[in-house]
Amino acid sequence: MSGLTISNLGYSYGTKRALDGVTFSVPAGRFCALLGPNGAGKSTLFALLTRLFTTREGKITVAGHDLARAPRAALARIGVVFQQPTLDLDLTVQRNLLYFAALHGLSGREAAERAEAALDRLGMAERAGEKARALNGGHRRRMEIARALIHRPDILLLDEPTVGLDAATRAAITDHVHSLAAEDGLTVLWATHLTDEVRPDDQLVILHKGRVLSDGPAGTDVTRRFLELTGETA
Ligand SMILES: Nc1ncnc2c1ncn2[C@@H]1O[C@H](COP(=O)(O)OP(=O)(O)OP(=O)(O)O)[C@@H](O)[C@H]1O
Repeated sequence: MSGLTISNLGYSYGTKRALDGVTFSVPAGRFCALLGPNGAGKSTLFALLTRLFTTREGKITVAGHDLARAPRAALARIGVVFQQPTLDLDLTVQRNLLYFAALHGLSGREAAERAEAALDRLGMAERAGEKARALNGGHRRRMEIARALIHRPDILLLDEPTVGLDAATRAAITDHVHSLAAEDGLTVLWATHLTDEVRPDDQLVILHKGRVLSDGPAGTDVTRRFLELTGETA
């Protein structure tokens, strides 16, 4: 099983319960939208999935590896795009990719080939030598996505990856990541509070106040369903 399984996950900040009995699975090659308003617990869940935080409550399995028992094997199968941009703006586009490749133990020709392939795919090959600072917001985000995939993970986690982008760029990035699931078989967990980023064919998990309220095909009319379940607009 190369997907993601989350069972009965719980986490508290002191007395504040942030996640409670969170259970859902994302099958291999599926795009799963994790929809929740601010404070639903999405960032806490991502912190647990990437082992920034640990918990004794529940279990996470990544591509068949138990994250608590085999963290190195599990984390090697994950690529992450965090909410806050993390490119080094003073390094070139290519160096940003090579640096990340090195963190994953790739170097020399293999790393250079993967960086080149990633830039080709984004249509950015001619910008390899430019500083990341020269890129617009959309290109920076695409670079971060390419960088998260440089070690060829099975699962891509994105925490509100379109924050701060204009509507057209947001739509293009959302399309791009949907195509990574549909065409490349990548398993995607996409956290968002925006219903227009969810497609009818997606798996939709609605998280609210630390609990999963619904899990299934998104279908149409996500906004109405979200309002009915949570009493909030997204
Ligand atoms: N360090 C902390 N100490 C106490 N409570 C916290 C802390 N971090 C988060 N929380 C609370 O835990 C709950 C879940 O927060 P979390 O940041 O995971 O939600 P989120 O869905 O990612 O929201 P956002 O989009 O605003 O980041 C919220 O009620 C939040 O106020």
